[in-house]
Amino acid sequence: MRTPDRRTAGDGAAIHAQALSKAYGSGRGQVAAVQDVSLKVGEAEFLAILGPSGCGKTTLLRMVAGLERPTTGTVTCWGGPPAALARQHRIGMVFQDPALLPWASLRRNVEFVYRVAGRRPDSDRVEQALELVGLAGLAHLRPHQASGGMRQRTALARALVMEPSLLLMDEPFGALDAITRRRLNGELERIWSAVRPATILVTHSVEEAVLLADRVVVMSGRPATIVREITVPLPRPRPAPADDALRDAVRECLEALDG
Ligand SMILES: Nc1ncnc2c1ncn2[C@@H]1O[C@H](COP(=O)(O)OP(=O)(O)OP(=O)(O)O)[C@@H](O)[C@H]1O
Repeated sequence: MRTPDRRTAGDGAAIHAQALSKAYGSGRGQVAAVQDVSLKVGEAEFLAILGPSGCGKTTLLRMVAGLERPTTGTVTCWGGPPAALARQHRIGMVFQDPALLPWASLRRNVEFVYRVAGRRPDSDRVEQALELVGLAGLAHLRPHQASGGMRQRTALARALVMEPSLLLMDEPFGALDAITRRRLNGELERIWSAVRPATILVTHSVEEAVLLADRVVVMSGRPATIVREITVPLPRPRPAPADDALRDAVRECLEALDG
């Protein structure tokens, strides 16, 4: 896969959010979703954002993606606005709902991003992405013939096929059963280590955050502010969940969430 553009904001950060705030609506009906959040994500760094339900995590991710305009503050991606990165198709996104085209095979769903970008599908890269997520040999299936885990693998292949510099994931495994989720966490760790885009994962799962991320940002209740940043100083591939260092990191996240 492609080596990411080495250009940074000048301070080593690929993503740089400065004093981001977002309020929806106005007057007495105004909802403050995010308040004064500053964070950096390095190239090839995996950052997880943890926080209570409704605190503003998705809003923060959408501002980084350029899908939501901050009320105040700025975001830069490799020194430019997120929209510029999006126009170059260098942002891959995965959501809780894989939102696949129901009439198209899993392979065609992955190819579809090329059509959206006005490019001819690169069949080698499509096959590579399908292989990476463990769907080689199954990509002829339609979404209704695939399991929830296979549909989410397809969404991941679709996000990775154009070799993004930035991967944004919002509760990608939130709708899956515990066993499938655990298996896909392990798979994602392997896949991410092979590709290493700058990554932000929004999750409710402390274990998922600690297993996958280099650094975990714990948010407060709404409006979301940063309560604590926890570095996960573990080698990859990550040890089994029973490992003491992993358990310590989980405990630290839980303490931060409990305030
Ligand atoms: N487009 C919108 N218009 C008005 N309010 C919004 C909009 N999007 C989000 N909100 C509000 O902003 C707050 C934060 O929402 P957001 O989806 O960012 O939280 P979250 O932490 O991702 O939630 P969850 O963990 O439940 O997915 C919520 O109170 C939500 O109702």
